[in-house]
Amino acid sequence: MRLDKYEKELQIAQLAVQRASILTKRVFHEKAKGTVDKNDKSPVTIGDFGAQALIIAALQHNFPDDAIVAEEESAKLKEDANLRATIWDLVKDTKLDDAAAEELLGGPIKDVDAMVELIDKGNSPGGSQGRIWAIDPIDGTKGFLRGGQYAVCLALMVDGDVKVGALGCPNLPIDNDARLTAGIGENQTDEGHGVLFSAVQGHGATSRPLATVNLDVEAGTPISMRAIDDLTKANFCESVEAGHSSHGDQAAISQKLGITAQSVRMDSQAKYGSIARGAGDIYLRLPVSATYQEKIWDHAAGDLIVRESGGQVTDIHGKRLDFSIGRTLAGNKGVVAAPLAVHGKVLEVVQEVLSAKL
Ligand SMILES: Nc1ncnc2c1ncn2[C@@H]1O[C@H](COP(=O)(O)O)[C@@H](OP(=O)(O)O)[C@H]1O
Ligand SMILES: [Mg+2]
Ligand SMILES: [Mg+2]
Ligand SMILES: [Mg+2]
Repeated sequence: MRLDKYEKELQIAQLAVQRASILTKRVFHEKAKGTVDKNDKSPVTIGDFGAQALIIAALQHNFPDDAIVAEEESAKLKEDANLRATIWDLVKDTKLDDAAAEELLGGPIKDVDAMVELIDKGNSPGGSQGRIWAIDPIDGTKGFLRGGQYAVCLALMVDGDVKVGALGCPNLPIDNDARLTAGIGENQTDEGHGVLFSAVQGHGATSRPLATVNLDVEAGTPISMRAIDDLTKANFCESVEAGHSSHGDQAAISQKLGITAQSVRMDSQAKYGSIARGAGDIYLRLPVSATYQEKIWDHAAGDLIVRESGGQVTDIHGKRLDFSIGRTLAGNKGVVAAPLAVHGKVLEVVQEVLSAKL
């Protein structure tokens, strides 16, 4: 992708996601070895806070005036000295294997107090004005614990519009032609896995192996959604967690579309990346609750990456996702993502199935 704008933003976003992914992988493997508490919640907490601190440090170093909307806040850390120390232990020596790249991100965080302070820099209310970064340090926390899919997510919005997106997916196969996959499993190795997706508005989307060194910002492999005219041959993906989207409604829609393949369940925005590179075709996220508001950090990067790959992303009413309202997608309900040419047809069936609820 040749860039006239947002080159520096993309470079920093990709490097920041790479560095944070090094930390999340360390946490996962150290959990497996038993050196990080096996207690269900703590590895996620450690990974979430650590990755968020590292990403915010990189953004603050490069774009000190930009606002940041990040998922986590440090209250829990402030009252738990042990947790703070465990996280600092990992954060302080997580770096890229390239001094110049590490320098670009501002180098290591000074000390544990600076780390806690950085985490809280992600407390912007969001909105429709100016430059705002959205961070999900680990999306798919449930997947992360199982060795399933998860994603380190970062996007830049300008005046409410997503301009740059980067998604690190450590457990997706590097191979763009690999089938949809649920993850690497609890005890497998990372061999052959780890993808970095990115996109800049108007410039397409790319994938590349998730690495630990510097990168040429224009050198990713362009990706595109699969051209599909026969929807019965489509592959669709959905959340693993039934509490996050309605498996029942999604099955009914899939059946109505005549889709014969079994849905692939995977956690996180790895779903957006997977359909963007044609490993799947459709991503449905139909609401289970009337009141839940989707969070902007769960969708910003993926929305841009899919649309820059030839896809369309709307909610169940056919409205584009609106990132300009605040920390949540308060103006939207659910997500329907599909190749542009068939999105209208998919949406029609979504609305038929949901008609009782709309
Ligand atoms: N009731 C609900 N409906 C939809 N999404 C929900 C939800 N409760 C939690 N989530 C979000 O679902 C995300 C995971 O999505 P998926 O199911 O596609 O893996 C979570 O991100 P985190 O894992 O970052 O907390 C969380 O923000
Ligand atoms: Mg999330
Ligand atoms: Mg998260
Ligand atoms: Mg969460």
